[in-house]
Amino acid sequence: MSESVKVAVRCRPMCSREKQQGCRNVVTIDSLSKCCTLENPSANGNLTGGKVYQFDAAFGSDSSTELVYEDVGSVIVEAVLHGYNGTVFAYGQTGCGKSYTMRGFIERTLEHLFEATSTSSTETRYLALLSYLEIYNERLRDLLKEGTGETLLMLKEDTTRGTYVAGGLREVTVKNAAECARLIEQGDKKRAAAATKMNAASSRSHAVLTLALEAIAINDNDKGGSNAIRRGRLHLVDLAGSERQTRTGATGDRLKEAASINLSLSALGNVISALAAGNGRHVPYRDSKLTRLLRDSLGGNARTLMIACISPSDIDAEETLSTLRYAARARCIKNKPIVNEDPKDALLRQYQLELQRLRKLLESNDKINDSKDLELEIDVTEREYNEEVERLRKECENSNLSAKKLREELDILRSRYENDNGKTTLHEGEPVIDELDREREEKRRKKREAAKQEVLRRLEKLTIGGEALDNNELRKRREKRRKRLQALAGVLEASSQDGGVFQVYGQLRSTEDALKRMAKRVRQLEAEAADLQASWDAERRDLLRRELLTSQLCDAMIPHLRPGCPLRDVGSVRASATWSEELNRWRFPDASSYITLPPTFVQLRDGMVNTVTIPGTTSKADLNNNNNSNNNSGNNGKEDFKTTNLMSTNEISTEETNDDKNKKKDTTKKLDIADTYFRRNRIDTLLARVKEAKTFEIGNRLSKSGGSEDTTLPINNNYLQLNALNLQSSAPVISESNVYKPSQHPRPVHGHSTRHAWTIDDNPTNRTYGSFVTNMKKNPPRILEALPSYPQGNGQLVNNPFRFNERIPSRFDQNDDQRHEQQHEQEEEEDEEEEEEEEEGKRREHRLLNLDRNFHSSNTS
Ligand SMILES: Nc1ncnc2c1ncn2[C@@H]1O[C@H](COP(=O)(O)OP(=O)(O)OP(=O)(O)O)[C@@H](O)[C@H]1O
Repeated sequence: MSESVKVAVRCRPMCSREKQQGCRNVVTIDSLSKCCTLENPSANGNLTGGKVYQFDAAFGSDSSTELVYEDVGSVIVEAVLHGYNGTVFAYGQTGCGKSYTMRGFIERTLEHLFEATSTSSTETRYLALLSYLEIYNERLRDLLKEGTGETLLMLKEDTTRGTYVAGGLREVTVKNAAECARLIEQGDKKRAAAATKMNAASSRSHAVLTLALEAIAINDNDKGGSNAIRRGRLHLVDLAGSERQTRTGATGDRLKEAASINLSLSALGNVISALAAGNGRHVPYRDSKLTRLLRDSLGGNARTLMIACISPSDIDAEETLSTLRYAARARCIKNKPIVNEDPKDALLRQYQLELQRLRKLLESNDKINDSKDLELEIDVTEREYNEEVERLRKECENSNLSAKKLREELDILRSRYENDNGKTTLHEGEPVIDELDREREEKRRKKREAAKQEVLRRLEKLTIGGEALDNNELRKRREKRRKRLQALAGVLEASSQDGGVFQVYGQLRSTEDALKRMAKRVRQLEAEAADLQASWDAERRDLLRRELLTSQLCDAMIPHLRPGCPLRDVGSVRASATWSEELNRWRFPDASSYITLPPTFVQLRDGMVNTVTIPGTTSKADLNNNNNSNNNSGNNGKEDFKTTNLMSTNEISTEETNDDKNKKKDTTKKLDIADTYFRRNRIDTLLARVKEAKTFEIGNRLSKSGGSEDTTLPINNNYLQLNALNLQSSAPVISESNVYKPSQHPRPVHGHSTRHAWTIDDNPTNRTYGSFVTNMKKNPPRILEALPSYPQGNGQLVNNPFRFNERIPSRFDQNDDQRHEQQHEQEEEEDEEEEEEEEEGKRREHRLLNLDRNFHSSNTS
């Protein structure tokens, strides 16, 4: 039947160092409910919530080792007395009381064991063998070995013996607790220990003390040696503690030891996790010597007790949590302990067989040859045999005879005796001896029998059992313990026999377990939900702050915008902004100016003509502004108007037009404001369309395409680079100092350019069109040349009568209905353009020509 690994938690008291540091207690032990609660010390030092773990037993700082042993340890030792394998191991971080606990356990275990054997019937003989080894830096070392040399110990596995140590581990036959204590003390002196910042006597190795106990009933001779032999084996393991270099301050050898310790402990943790998970998962026993040695104890043939040692202080909370987690997992490990009956390699089995054999020989030794030679031979054999036995006895009495050696000695003795005895045995059909001879033979036989009995007595002296039968006090104590354990076993047996009750109990347990698991899961999910909520809140706060920053930036920037700029009204821009899934960005309402077509004929008022002269350029009036296309240039009508005013104020020379001759003469050097203005808007319109995800194609063809931000297109073997950023700016302001010469073609630019402007001539003197919007120098778009309305030839602009101070109606000057209507028209127009791009280009050129012609004809008339 399988049973779980039993787990007890023990919390040590605060040490003086922790008290000095002002550490707080974060561990609460409830022995009744067997629960251990670890509080969670929050950053500000307050105790918040806590994790609760339930075990098979829980001991607080005021619990003595005696109590711990009686509650959970004695059951394991009692099981060993009955032939089970048992393991007790202490687990936990460095300095949390593992060695302290195990030392107390070893002491009480030895007392318990020898109390049991000494008060048992004399007819049951026990053979106790003690071995003590350590695993230091992944090497096995015999702590009971005499001398300085080191033997190479290896771990081997056997189907019948399980995992065992090969290579000559010393096993000492022990008879009492004092003898064991002496040997253990001897071994402890050899064990690696050193001071660290966290423990003045820190174990630097894992120590495994093994006590093998064989038991045999010797009263039943009739059965001819078939008495059952039971062999129990108890491992008492004091593990080295897990440690952090930063806290222990380990360097050099200590650091190397710590690495090895942590490695093997993590292997142990992995084994525990794999066993706890079950589902036939691979268990990595072979990852370390420790896990190989404990293979039977974890998931195998053993009754196992794990004592999770923890520290109460808040500075160790993290390690304590880890220990508790592993301990909780270990509870899920299932072992399959069985009584080890008649093990083939039991030493007592050999003794027993030997005794039976000798008895048989004595009994069958009735017919003996009476010849003198035979007598002599028998005497010699007997003497030799006695000498051997005497030597053997001495060695055994010294208690230092290893089991292996003893076995070998016995084999030799037995075979030699058999040979000698065979020679002296009389066979049937031999001459019958007379009466005298028979008497003599009887005497010899008695003598031999006495000698054999002596051998048996001496052999029996190696074993123990019944020595303290007359010690009433010891017997009472033993009886008390036995009864308590019997009662406990009885209760368990009764509950298991009562199938119905057991079944109901089992169902209740499984339901309770399921509920506990669900409650735990709920707590986990709640914690996760709280975490998520907190992170969302933080994110939301961050977003709100960013929004606030944006608003603040807007507020700060608005005063710097020109009066009339539609972007000043952030509220309405926000309200009318729409989200574009395609572009993955917000679309703002059209912020460009909306200017109606100028009259084909402008009546001059008071004969005033406002003109601007642009040296080196000529232009025809461009009245092609009736196409209210979507223009995201960022300039609006008002702004353009203002710009125009500005230009006229600063750069445009106004003249009285009284003198018609002068007027005519100057017409070639003057730029009509409306012409310039409209031309620019015309250009802006075209460029804005390009920006609306359209690219120019060769031959001034507009086509819809994804395009790249910078598009270079060849026009008349030159290249025009369009940049989305540039397209947002308005047409350049023309000044006298910065003159654009269409004949000067800019240097071709291939591929992407880092320039944020129109491609310009490298010659600084030719860098024209300094924009008032940006400091970036911008050359005029080459597309101007492609337009029929753009001045060709010597660049002289034609006078365009236009009232300078006449306000140009802007899109924003219109009422909402008008605006909406125009917007609607604009959209429709755009749709049409998409369908007939080529057609539209031609149509527009044609219209431009017409308008131009009309304008000129009206102007000249
Ligand atoms: N239950 C306890 N009651 C009183 N003192 C204790 C208790 N447990 C441990 N101590 C003390 O704490 C100190 C450290 O204990 P111990 O050496 O057993 O730790 P450890 O876990 O074996 O450490 P390491 O892994 O480094 O060997 C010792 O001085 C020990 O006396």
